[in-house]
Amino acid sequence: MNAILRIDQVSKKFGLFSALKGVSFELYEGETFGLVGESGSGKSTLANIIIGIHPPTEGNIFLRDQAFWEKDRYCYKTPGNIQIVFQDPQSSLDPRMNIRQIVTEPLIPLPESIRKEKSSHENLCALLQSVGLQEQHLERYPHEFSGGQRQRIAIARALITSPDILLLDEPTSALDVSVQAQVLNLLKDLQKKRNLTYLFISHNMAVVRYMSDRVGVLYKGDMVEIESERNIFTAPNHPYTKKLIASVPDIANGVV
Ligand SMILES: Nc1ncnc2c1ncn2[C@@H]1O[C@H](COP(=O)(O)OP(=O)(O)OP(=O)(O)O)[C@@H](O)[C@H]1O
Repeated sequence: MNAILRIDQVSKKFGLFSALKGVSFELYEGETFGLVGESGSGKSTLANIIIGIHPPTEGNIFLRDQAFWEKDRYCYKTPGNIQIVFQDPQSSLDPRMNIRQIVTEPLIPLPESIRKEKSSHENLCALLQSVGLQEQHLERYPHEFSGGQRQRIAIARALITSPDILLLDEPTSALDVSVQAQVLNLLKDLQKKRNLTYLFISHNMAVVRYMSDRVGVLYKGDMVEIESERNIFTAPNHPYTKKLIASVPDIANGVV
């Protein structure tokens, strides 16, 4: 399998506190890599480093074998290639912008010819349709939508640049259980159709099991185990992984 993203010995310090300690892993093209770990283990910090919100303190990042972060700078050779969907669509969508403005915002750093093509009415309608929304939604505002619809808007915004990689940071945690399943299935469907690679962050082990091909376990800033979904849930190695699995009764009993 081809590695599309390679994280190599990435560390992050906030002052004296080490949030990530030499984390290494690869994302393979078309897979879903589930990232789990207790609150404060460094999951969001890792996503924020990959998306460029926080530069790492040490380490390298390679995107398709080209340096993406090296030594002390991000090298965006293909802007928009990695996008992120955050947990809470309520706070991640600007209430003053309509859906057309929200969805086209990631195009701003791209060359004008691409911007023009991607923001055409036809393209926007097709994009909205692909996430289960409609043309007439383009001129509406976030408050006119349900939580699940807002997350669909956030997904459309992430897809507008035709990324290869989506970072999904607890994308369904703020949604009702019935809506969660719909959004997870939409993500699976979009992945197949667009050959997307996902880094899927969640506290919910059942959801991670449903979505992931491989799972990485972060514990206090260390990646303590990386295994196939099957091995993580049926034969965990690291004591912390065992504890995580055991804390979810249905998984421990083999029900989910
Ligand atoms: N900007 C920052 N300044 C200082 N400390 C930070 C900052 N961002 C994160 N941290 C600290 O880094 C550690 C890892 O935080 P992070 O948000 O990555 O954890 P997480 O695993 O995503 O947790 P959660 O599941 O609760 O979102 C935490 O102790 C957090 O307090």
